[in-house]
Amino acid sequence: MARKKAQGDTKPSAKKPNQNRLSSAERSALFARRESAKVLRTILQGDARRQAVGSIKSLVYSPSVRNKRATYALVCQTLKYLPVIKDVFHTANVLSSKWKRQEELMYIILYDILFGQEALLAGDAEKFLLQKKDVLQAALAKLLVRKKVKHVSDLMTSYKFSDLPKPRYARVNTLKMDVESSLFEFKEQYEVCQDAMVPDLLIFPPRTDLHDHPLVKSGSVFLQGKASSMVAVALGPKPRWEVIDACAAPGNKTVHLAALMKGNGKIIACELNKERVKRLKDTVELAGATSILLIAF
Ligand SMILES: C[S@@+](CC[C@H](N)C(=O)[O-])C[C@H]1O[C@@H](n2cnc3c(N)ncnc32)[C@H](O)[C@@H]1O
Repeated sequence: MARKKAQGDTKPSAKKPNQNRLSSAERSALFARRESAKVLRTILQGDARRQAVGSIKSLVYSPSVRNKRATYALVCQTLKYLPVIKDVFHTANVLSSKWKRQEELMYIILYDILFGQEALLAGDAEKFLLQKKDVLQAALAKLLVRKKVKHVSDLMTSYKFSDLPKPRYARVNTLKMDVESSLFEFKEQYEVCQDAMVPDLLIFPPRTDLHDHPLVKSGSVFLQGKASSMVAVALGPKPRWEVIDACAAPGNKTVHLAALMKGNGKIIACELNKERVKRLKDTVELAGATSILLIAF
């Protein structure tokens, strides 16, 4: 007796025709690239809107991402090479509007083609870019010539600093907490290390958002950049010194001075702008600094 055709029997290969024939390594790499593309889209959209969307780690560690390790590595590497990848696409001009709508996936795949593991490139989007591999490699070669460098590593440094993702910094307020304890707490959740030049400064990966972190809210840690944190360290004040901060609000350097002086001595903090005096007062209070004399003009 003839078997009754089940629905879909007539078109068994209409959906994802090649996936059954993929090895498990190829399938897992294919999924990792698509999951990476989703994470990358969230990050790049956040950057475009100047909105913090969470660290790469927190996005990758959401329950919907299956292959977390591969996805994390792929997103980080693609972001590292992104200025080169974008330039290669621009020069090669191979993307139709269909593929431009999936540009994050294109970035991820091109990273694998040019710098990663080309051996596991199965999938339609991958097939499309592999067909253009010669053009893409020629575009990379042109880029090296144009930038007058021999290697891709030199190419990376030739990009403007503003094109590259920057680390985030946070200064430990040693009036409230020591650096070792804060490192211990942050390490549970973030990749963090201590700055070599400013000892109470911590370095976090680009896009880490600590605004709502309890240590920030409590004033144990201040979100302060490296340049700003170097000022008080360069002065090197000792306990019992008297220091004038002539342009003080919002007060980040003022309270950093207080921490370096271990709360002893006097800091005369001057501020011209009445509205900003309030912010200065708030910063001083949050930091728990008691050695500061505010002078509002
Ligand atoms: C760039 S902000 C200072 C940032 C601050 N040092 C910090 O690290 O948080 C400059 C501040 O100096 C204040 N200011 C400018 N001229 C001033 C003056 N002649 N006397 C006192 N404050 C002044 C401004 O109102 C402004 O709040």
